[in-house]
Amino acid sequence: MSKAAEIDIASVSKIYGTTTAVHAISLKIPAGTYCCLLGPSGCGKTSTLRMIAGHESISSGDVRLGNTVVTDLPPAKRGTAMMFQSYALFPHLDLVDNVAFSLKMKGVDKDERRAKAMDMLRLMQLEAYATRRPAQLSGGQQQRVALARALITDPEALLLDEPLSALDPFLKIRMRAELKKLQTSLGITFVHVTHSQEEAMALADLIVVMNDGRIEQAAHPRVVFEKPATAFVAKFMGDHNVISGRVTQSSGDKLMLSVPAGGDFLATDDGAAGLTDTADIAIRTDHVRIGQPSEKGLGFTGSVSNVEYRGSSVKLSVNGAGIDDFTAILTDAEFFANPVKVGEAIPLSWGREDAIVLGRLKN
Ligand SMILES: Nc1ncnc2c1ncn2[C@@H]1O[C@H](COP(=O)(O)OP(=O)(O)OP(=O)(O)O)[C@@H](O)[C@H]1O
Repeated sequence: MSKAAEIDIASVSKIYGTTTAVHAISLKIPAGTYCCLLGPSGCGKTSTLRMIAGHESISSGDVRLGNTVVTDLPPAKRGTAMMFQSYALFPHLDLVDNVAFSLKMKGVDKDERRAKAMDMLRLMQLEAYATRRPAQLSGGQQQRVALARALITDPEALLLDEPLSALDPFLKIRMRAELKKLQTSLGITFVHVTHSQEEAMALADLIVVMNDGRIEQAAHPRVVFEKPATAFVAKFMGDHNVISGRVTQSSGDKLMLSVPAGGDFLATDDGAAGLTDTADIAIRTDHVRIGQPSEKGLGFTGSVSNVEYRGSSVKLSVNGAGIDDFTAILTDAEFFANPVKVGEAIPLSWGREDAIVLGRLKN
C-alpha cells in the first residue's frame, strides 16, 4: 500500500450555474486521518468529495494531496480512489474482473492484474467468491467488492460517498466496524461523506460539519460533541439544548441571556467576552437534572410535555421560561427513583460548566 497523504483544501468553491454549492472552504486533513464530512442534504458534502476526487471541476481554490497540487489533474492521476454510494459494479463481470478493472484501463497485463485483484479479494475475505458476479452477492459483500476495486490502485486517500447508505441497519453497523478496521490497518487517509451523526461519531478522527456550503466546525468527535462551535452544530448533533436570547449582562467570561417573554440564563465561557445584542448558549441534554438551580440562570421550572423511555435512559421534554421542548436525558435509575408525568411542573437545573456560549460563522 502507498503512504497516506495529507489533503489540503485551500479556499475551494464550487459554483453550478447560479448556485454556489461550496463557499471558499479551507480544510487540512492530516495524513492517515479518518475524516467524515457531515451535514444535511444539500450542504455541499458530495460536491466537496467529488472535487477532491477530480470528478467535479474546482470553480476556484486549490486541492493538494501530499506535495502535489491536484486541482487540474484527472481522477486517475491524483492518488485518490473513490467508492460510490451505488458501488457501480459491472453486472456482467465476475469479481476478479470487476476488481481488476482500473488496472486494465492502465494497461497492466492480464496475469498481473488478476493476481493483484485476487490479493485485494483476499484482503476483503472474498476470495471464495472470485468467479461470481455482483448479483450473486449480498449487499455487504458487494460493498466489500467496491472497496477492493477502489483500493487496488494503492491510493493515498480513499474517498467514500455515503458508503453505508444501501445497507440494512444491522449490516450498516457491522460494515461500519469493518471500514474503521480497514482504515486503521491500511493507515491511509479516508474521507467519508455521511448525513448520519452516529456514523460520523463512530468512525471519524476528524468530523467536518457542513451547512449551506460552509464548514461550521472541523474537530475531533469529542470536541464536536462537548463543545459545538455554532448553534447549527449543537442542533444538528442533537445532544444540546440551544437557547437564543438577548444579552442583558456581559462581563469577562460571564454572560446573562434573556429569552423573550421567558427566563434568564447564565453562561460562563471564554466565548462570552464582548458579546452584545443577541447570543446562543448550549446546554448538554445529559447534564440536565431535576431539581432547583444552585444559582440564578442555571435552570427553570417548566411543564413536562413528553416522557420517552429509551431503555438505559429516559428523555424528558419540558416547556417553560419561553423555551419549547427543552430536553433532559436522565438515567433510567434517576428517572424511576422519582418518576414524573406529562403535565407536571418540575424544576430543571444544570451546573455552571454545562452552559457554553456558541459562536457565529464568519464569512
Ligand atoms: N450538477 C449540479 N448542478 C447544479 N446544482 C447542483 C449540482 N450538483 C449539486 N448541486 C447543488 O449543490 C448543492 C450541494 O449539493 P451536494 O450534492 O454537494 O450536497 P450534499 O450535501 O452532498 O447533499 P446530499 O446529502 O443530498 O447528497 C445543492 O444545492 C445541490 O442542489
